[in-house]
Amino acid sequence: MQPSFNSCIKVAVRLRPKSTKEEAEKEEPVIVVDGSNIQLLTSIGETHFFTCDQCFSSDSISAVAQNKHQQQREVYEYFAKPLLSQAFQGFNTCLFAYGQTGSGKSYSMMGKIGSKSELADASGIIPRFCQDFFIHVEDLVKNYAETSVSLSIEIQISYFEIYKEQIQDLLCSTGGNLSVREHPKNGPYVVNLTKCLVTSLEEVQRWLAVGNRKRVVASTSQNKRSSRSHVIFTIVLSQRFQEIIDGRPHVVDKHSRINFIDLAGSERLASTSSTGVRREESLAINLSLFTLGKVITALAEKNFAPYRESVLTWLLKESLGGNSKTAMLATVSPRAAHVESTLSTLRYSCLVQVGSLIYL
Ligand SMILES: Nc1ncnc2c1ncn2[C@@H]1O[C@H](COP(=O)(O)OP(=O)(O)OP(=O)(O)O)[C@@H](O)[C@H]1O
Repeated sequence: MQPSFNSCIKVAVRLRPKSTKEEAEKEEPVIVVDGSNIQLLTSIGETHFFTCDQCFSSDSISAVAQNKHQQQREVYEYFAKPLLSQAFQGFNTCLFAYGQTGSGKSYSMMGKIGSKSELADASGIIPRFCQDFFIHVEDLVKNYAETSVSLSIEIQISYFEIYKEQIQDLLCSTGGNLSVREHPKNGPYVVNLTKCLVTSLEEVQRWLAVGNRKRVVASTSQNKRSSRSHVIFTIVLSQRFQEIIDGRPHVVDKHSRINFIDLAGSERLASTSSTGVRREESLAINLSLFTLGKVITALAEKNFAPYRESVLTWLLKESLGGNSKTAMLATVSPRAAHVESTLSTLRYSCLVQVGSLIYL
């Protein structure tokens, strides 16, 4: 069966640079990036070829330092910035980071948040997106102030993680094990999830810092849980355009959800051989990552999408289907020891892109 190309999903691959320690090891390269093509050499001498929409790589950490993390800006500009105008047009969007633990998902998504309203060079996609988001809001308000249309904008954010199919609120100190329900009109939602109304970048930065601190605490107390949970930061944008035409009010509403998802470490996808809590975690991750692939594939082929098979896809139902825009950043490590995980990340991401994951 010929897989159809899903033009709604954009896939980019980011090869993390070697750390200083890895550089000193002087390993033969196992992954070669050339434009949007990738060659991967496995330990048994097989070469695998992949093509995606765009690749980002820099040879070494010193090259990155010289560029003052310029690549963070490039990744954002190419990969996330186009979603900004789509969100203001009323599209729902999802941006995923997928890859094994330590391959650079959090560095790409969050990086380091700048002080006050300044962006640090190493800021990732989320803080850069939020900064441009508020610049866009300001411009829009200014532009409409000179017209007969009155514009009101409401922005809400939420931040939570899904760990073993259970939801933890990252913006509230209690907030454990929240449940999911489905509203007949608005779709699935998390019951009692904190939703913060925000009006400025500074407020978003403060809330992000609250959520990131809670992630670190949970991660330290539960042996690096970060790599075993999916983390979702959502912006809900509501725009109302009102105009009096022939003495009658005309109202146009645009609602959009922008989701940034830092997925659990993909190396868990195969490791169901562990026992106890680790086994439960691996099963939950397998279920959600595999269902995510199935849903994206089903949407590409206009088939029934099994959203409810995992909490992650159920909650993203309204954001993945319909006219939504999806982007996936596959992060990979340059190490020979990680080549099998890299192969599985590239297979997953590139096959999700062509909508053929189901035929694996
Ligand atoms: N593109 C990059 N440039 C410079 N440093 C990077 C890059 N990608 C990752 N790193 C560094 O590599 C380390 C691991 O990255 P990161 O924590 O983002 O991985 P991760 O995939 O999110 O891992 P986990 O799943 O455990 O959370 C960090 O020290 C990070 O600063």
